[in-house]
Order: sequence, then C-alpha cells, then structure tokens
Amino acid sequence: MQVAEKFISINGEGPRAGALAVFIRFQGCNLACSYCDTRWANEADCPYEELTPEAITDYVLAAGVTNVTLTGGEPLLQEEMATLLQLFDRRTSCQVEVETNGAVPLAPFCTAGRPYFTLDYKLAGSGCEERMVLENFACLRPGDAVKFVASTEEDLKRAGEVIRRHELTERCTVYISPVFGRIDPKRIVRYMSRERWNGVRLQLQLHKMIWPPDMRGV
Ligand SMILES: C[S@@+](CC[C@H](N)C(=O)[O-])C[C@H]1O[C@@H](n2cnc3c(N)ncnc32)[C@H](O)[C@@H]1O
Ligand SMILES: Nc1nc2[nH]cc(C(=O)O)c2c(=O)[nH]1
Ligand code: SF4
Ligand SMILES: [Mg+2]
Repeated sequence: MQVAEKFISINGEGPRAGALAVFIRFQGCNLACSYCDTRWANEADCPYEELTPEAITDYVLAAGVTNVTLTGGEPLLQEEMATLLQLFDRRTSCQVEVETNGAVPLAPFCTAGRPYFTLDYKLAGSGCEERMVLENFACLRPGDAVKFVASTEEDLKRAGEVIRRHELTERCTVYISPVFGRIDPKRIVRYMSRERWNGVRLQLQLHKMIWPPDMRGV
C-alpha cells in the first residue's frame, strides 16, 4: 500500500475531533478538488513508503493509540484496503475511521471489519460534484458522518438541498465546514440560523488552529 505519511496527532475533524489518533495518509486521488489542502499527496511523484497491510497494523499496534484515521489522497482506492480493514478488525480493538471523497462506492467495504466512514459530499465549489456516488448515502449508519465543505452561499444552499433530499440527519452526523480561508465561518453560522438548520454541526479544522495550516504530519 502506498503510504505518503503516518503520524500521531489529535483528530482535527469529524466525530472524533479532539481525540488522539494515528493517521495513515495514502498517496493518490481520483478527484482534484479546487481547495485540496493535501494536493502534494495526490501527485504521482509524491514520495511514499510501500507498506503491507500487516506492516500498517504492526505500526498502529506499536503506536498504542486506539483511534485510527485512514485518509489521503483517497484511501478507498488502495487495492488492499479491504484486507487492511479485516486485519484491523482481527488484530486490534481500534476504532477505524475512513475519510472518503464520496466518489468511490462504499458497499464493498461494508462487510466484516466495516470502519466508520466520514464521507465528503463535494459541492460545486470543489469542481467535483458530478462525481458523487449518491448510492453511498444508503450505506451510512450512526457513527458515520457526511461532511459538506463549502466555499460560497451557493454551496450552503446546495448542501441544505442534499441534506433534506437524502434525509441525512436521520442517518448519521452531518457537518458543514468552511473551505479554509475561503468563507468566514460567521457567514455559515448566520446561514444556519436563518435557515433553521437543525441537526447540522459547524466544524472547523482544529489542527489548523494549533499549527500552521499547511504543516504536514500534524
Ligand atoms: C484531504 S481529504 C482526504 C480524504 C478524502 N480524499 C476526502 O476528500 O474526504 C480530508 C478532508 O480534508 C478536507 N479538506 C481538504 N482541503 C480543505 C480545505 N482547504 N479546507 C477545509 N477542508 C479541506 C476534505 O474536504 C476532507 O474532508
Ligand atoms: N490533525 C489532523 N486531523 C485530521 N483529520 C482528518 C485529516 C485529513 O487530512 O483527512 C486530518 C489531518 O490532516 N490532521
Ligand atoms: S478528494 Fe480529498 S484528497 Fe482528493 S482532491 Fe479532494 S480533498 Fe483532496
Ligand atoms: Mg487534512
């Protein structure tokens, strides 16, 4: 498996935000979001370590941290991802979370060793909305999350439509986040108040408040 970086930090995003986690960031992505903060990991010439699923679970077990976040790049493009998830299930008692971009079918990963998914629904501002696999919503369960990362008021309006049409707040946790530096979070809160967005949570990326926003390995 192609690992661009691995590190221990607090999770800055999602349902386990603030909790210590071990991060495995895989190289390569099938999208090119306009705002991507880890574009470097998507480049074909990004340096990576080639690690087996066994070596990755060994690293996590040795780290002694019980939350694991698999991210990227797009983690679900890794050929051995199903094997890795089964190994985590068999060899560890870790809570495994996968950050995924909504453009890869989840169903093949919803068998034994199913992780928690944090699924990004890409809005128009990302340039990738037409790539969303809408069938994925049916796979979501409590403990999972859908995240909308908004650049504009148009994005906020669209997020509201998708949340309502697919009844997402009934299925799992729903987050709305600003594209870092592109929209003032105050505008999002005003929008949430005006539209009475019950059941949706604003989320700001904690790690970008603690460290420089472009710092790797945190
Ligand atoms: C880098 S992506 C990797 C996982 C997967 N490819 C995805 O898009 O969910 C991890 C998370 O960072 C978010 N993200 C990337 N760039 C961002 C930015 N500039 N501002 C806010 N969130 C960003 C993505 O929307 C996603 O939720
Ligand atoms: N601290 C920290 N938390 C994170 N949660 C999700 C991340 C990601 O890049 O997917 C991330 C990240 O890059 N750093
Ligand atoms: S899907 Fe994720 S990793 Fe890929 S370009 Fe978009 S934000 Fe970046
Ligand atoms: Mg990140």
